[in-house]
This record gives sequence, C-alpha cells and structure tokens, in this order.
Amino acid sequence: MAKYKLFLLRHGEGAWNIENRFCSWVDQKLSEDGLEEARECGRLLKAQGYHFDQVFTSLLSRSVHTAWLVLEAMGHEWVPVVKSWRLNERHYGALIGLNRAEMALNHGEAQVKVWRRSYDVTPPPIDESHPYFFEIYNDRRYSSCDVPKEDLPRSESLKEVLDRLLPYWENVIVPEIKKGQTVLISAHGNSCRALLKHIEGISDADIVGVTLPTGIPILLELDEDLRPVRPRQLLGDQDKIQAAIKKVEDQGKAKQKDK
Ligand SMILES: O=C(OP(=O)(O)O)[C@H](O)COP(=O)(O)O
Repeated sequence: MAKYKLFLLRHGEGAWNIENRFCSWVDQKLSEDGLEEARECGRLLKAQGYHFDQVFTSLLSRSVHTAWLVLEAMGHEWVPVVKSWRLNERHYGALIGLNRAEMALNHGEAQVKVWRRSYDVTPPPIDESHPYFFEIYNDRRYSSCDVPKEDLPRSESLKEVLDRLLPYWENVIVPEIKKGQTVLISAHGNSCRALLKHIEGISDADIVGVTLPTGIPILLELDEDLRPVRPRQLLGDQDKIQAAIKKVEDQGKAKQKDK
C-alpha cells in the first residue's frame, strides 16, 4: 500500500541539450522547446489531479525555471520552492562544454557511455585553464552553500553525486515527505538518476541502463520507509517518452549530427 507520492523531474530541454554538449554546472537556460516541455508537464500534472506542497530544485536556472513553469501551469505559483547545490547536475569536470558526438568519434561510443552512465567513473577534474572554470566558481550562487566554495566538486562520478545528495535527501527532503507533504524534485538527468538508484535500490551495473528524458514527470509511490511499492511511472504518452529516452541515448553516438 502506497503511503507517499514523490515526483522527480528532469528539467525541460536546455540550450546545450540541443548542441549536444555536456552542460553540467554551466548555467544554460531552457530552449524554446524546453519552456514548452515544462508548461506541458504542469498541464499534465494538473489534468491528472496532482498537487505539490513543496518543490526542491538545484541552483541551476534550468531546474528552477522548469519548477516555476510547472507551478504556473498548475495555477499553484504559491507553492514554496527550495534550492540547493546538492541537487545540481553531476559535475562533468573537464568534459563540460564538449560535444558528445565528437567525443564518440575521438574516443569511441563505449568510452562515452562509460563517462556518461557508469556508476563510479569520475571524469578528469576541471581546472583554471578550462574555459568555464571562472564562470562557474565565481558565481555568487556558490558563495552561500553549506560547504566552502573550495570544497565544491571539480568533477563527479554518479556515486559522488549520490554522496553529496544523500545528506540533503535524508535531512531536508525526507522529513517533509514523512510529514505528509507531496514533493516535486525538479533537477537533472544525473541527480535524478542518483536519487532513483538510492530509492529503488538499483545495482551499480543496472544504473548504466537508466536514461531519463527531459520534461517528463516520474511518479514514485512509496511505503512508510520510502521504498517503492510499484515500478516508477513516467507520466504522459508512452510512445513519446520512449522516443525522448532514445534521443538522449543517441546523443552519445558518433554518427549523430547536431540539430
Ligand atoms: O547537464 C546535463 O544534464 P541536464 O540536461 O539534465 O542538466 C548533462 O550534460 C547530461 O549529460 P548526459 O546525458 O550525457 O549525462
């Protein structure tokens, strides 16, 4: 018997999703399609009769903006939105800004899949010679985190994402859920994958096969210990959802041309 409902959402398409570049901690905005995906997500949730008491986002604009558009489309702009770097996308280190299809040509599709989807492989760290280093670390949003700026990640495996996300999940989000609040987490492909791995107990090997599309709400029905009582549900048209997942998987193919 489900006691709680939890919703996870990867933000709508961002500008660098279109360019097929690793975006990660670079603060790209939603594309026109991404804005519409977020609104459509809100309309769908409203039509299905859902509502939220609390929304959690990362510090990155694309997840915040997605949450705002979802709430606006639901007519629930008043719902509190709480932000933390701990829900940020995985830090892709020195890979940030690189084009996945070009990387697949240079390093092979298998290596790109390891970088993108493996559990415990950490990409090379970003350093001051990287074109986006100062844009990220000089940004004021990282001045008031719960760790000093110097201790923020310079690159992360999915495991390291889970390590920094878990304290926030356990200490901030779980208590809200256990109070009976219906929570939406508007985050990113890999921060949502890390949380799914934890909640669903997905193995290190099987998480490689989990890819999340943009703008599709994921409903988790949980028991009193926050364990799933049935498989996750990706809400919406199932053919479109499968096509959207394939689109994300195909980003790592060498032959793929940018839009
Ligand atoms: O910024 C990113 O994800 P996001 O679009 O969910 O924020 C990453 O670049 C996702 O890349 P990946 O799908 O190769 O893991």
